[in-house]
Amino acid sequence: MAEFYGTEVASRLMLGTAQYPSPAILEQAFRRSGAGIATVSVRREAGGERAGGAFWDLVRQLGVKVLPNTAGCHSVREAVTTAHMARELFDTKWIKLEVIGHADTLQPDPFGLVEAARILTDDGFEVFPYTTEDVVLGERLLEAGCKVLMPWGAPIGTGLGLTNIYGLRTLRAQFPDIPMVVDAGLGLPSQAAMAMEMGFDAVLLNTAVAKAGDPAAMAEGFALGVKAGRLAFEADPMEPRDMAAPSTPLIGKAFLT
Ligand SMILES: CC(=O)[C@@H](O)[C@H](O)COP(=O)(O)O
Repeated sequence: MAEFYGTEVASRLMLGTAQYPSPAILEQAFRRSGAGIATVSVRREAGGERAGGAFWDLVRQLGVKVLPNTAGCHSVREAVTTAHMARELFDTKWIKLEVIGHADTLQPDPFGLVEAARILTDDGFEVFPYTTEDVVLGERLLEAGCKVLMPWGAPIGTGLGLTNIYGLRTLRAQFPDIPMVVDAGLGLPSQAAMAMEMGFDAVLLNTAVAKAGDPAAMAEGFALGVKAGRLAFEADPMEPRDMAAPSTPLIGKAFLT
């Protein structure tokens, strides 16, 4: 079980709800993934033609915990206002905080992110900040009251996987007791498995499933990848070594003990 702000969730896979070909396919993808948390872009969904109930009802019917997000917000003010809308709509203190700082890379604005995180945690929100693998930024977010970090794997929507493995490993190692979710940029289940093998607590993704030829099958693929990676992490993997070593070193001795 993973735990975020005192809430235990059985599945370590979190899925986004955008860009699916149809509501039915979105629902199938969630069922097959077994995801326990759905993230929803409050600003985009509230502003589009789907505004007004039907989409929110669909999300509520999924029977998963909702993590509303501030996707599309480029300023502290927009993000804080959107978080307040989300709290009313979904009656939750949880908010995935995105403050985008760069239009091309969708890289978070580190300064705005920390400022918004502080305002929201002071106001009783439980903030899941979408951040980079930067250790100093991670530290500032924790000081601002965040109890979870969500470093990117790669820029949103790219499917590039874990582009800075060293940085992610360093962040994980610096704050071993903080729940961390790799969020964004994952394209394949093997990349999700790798994040889990590195000791991250969960992964969050959207595009790779929604844009797959068969989103439901891809959702199940990611669920299996996440399970495999977590099992491997818990199984205490062997240390890689440079020197070859025979797997059957002693004639007539099948076991070490
Ligand atoms: C849905 C959502 O919250 C995205 O902003 C998130 O970061 C997922 O990114 P990908 O679409 O790259 O998986």
